[in-house]
Amino acid sequence: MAALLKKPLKLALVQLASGLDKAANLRHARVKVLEAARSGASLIVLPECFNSPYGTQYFPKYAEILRPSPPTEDQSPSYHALSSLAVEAKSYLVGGSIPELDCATEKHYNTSLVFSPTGALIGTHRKTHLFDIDIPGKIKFKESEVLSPGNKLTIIDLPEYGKIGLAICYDIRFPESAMIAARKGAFLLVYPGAFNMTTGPLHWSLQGRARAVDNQVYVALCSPARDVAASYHAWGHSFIANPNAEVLTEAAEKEEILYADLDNETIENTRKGIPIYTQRRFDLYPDVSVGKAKLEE
Ligand SMILES: O=C(O)CCC(=O)C(=O)O
Repeated sequence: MAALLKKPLKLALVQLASGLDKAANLRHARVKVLEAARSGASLIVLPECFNSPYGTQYFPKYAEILRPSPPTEDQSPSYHALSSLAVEAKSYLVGGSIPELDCATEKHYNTSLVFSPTGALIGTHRKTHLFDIDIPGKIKFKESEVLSPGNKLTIIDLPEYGKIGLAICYDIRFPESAMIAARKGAFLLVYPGAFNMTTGPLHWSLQGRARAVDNQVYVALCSPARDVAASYHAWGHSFIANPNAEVLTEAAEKEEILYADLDNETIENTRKGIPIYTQRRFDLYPDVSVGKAKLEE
């Protein structure tokens, strides 16, 4: 089998503390991303809604125009900040997510932008499954009041390393997209996400580790730090799991940078030991990665 991860990779997750001031959030993200780069990370991930507080009331106010690409500095300060930051850090940068306004349709999206070390935009993901839940007495949230869902799954090629699957937060609850990315050769699934104080303790780690054990790939979940003064309290607890679903590193609720060294041998050894990749019974059920999966828009 060809290596899924062509050479070892140091991954960093920045569990960032963000506030109401977008420009300050971007400046703070820069400081933290550069710190991760100085520690040797060549792929750095920011959280969901890293440049704003999380909440439907904030999406339109913080939304930026991203298409047609590249946007002007006025249309998207975050696009430009992330692009130059990737160059400065000399690393791949998954820009968590930001609220996006599509001018042509007047629809809003929750969108992740990924840049290469040359500052080129190499991928975007619009959250495909919107966070609409209602657990009486605990939490009610309806992203679809403001946001529209993206219409594609996202796999991004980092030429020196290999492919990563990218999805956002609630997307993780739909194992099909993870399985499609893994079966199409991703070595890592990345989820910027902001679970909450109800579903965080219940499902955050379970979902991340499940996607790792199902697919025998590395999985990274990157949350904002918890801000108890904000209207939405993020669970935090960013973590990186290995292909055997062991947690390599995990944050608490405060701002922190996590690191892990990823290598191809660990993926191969996991798959050799528990060979589910050769034991699947596609005579009994369909392979979700062939046929209709929509990867391009
Ligand atoms: O799935 C959950 O429980 C939380 C999801 C979420 O917070 C989000 O999609 O932003």
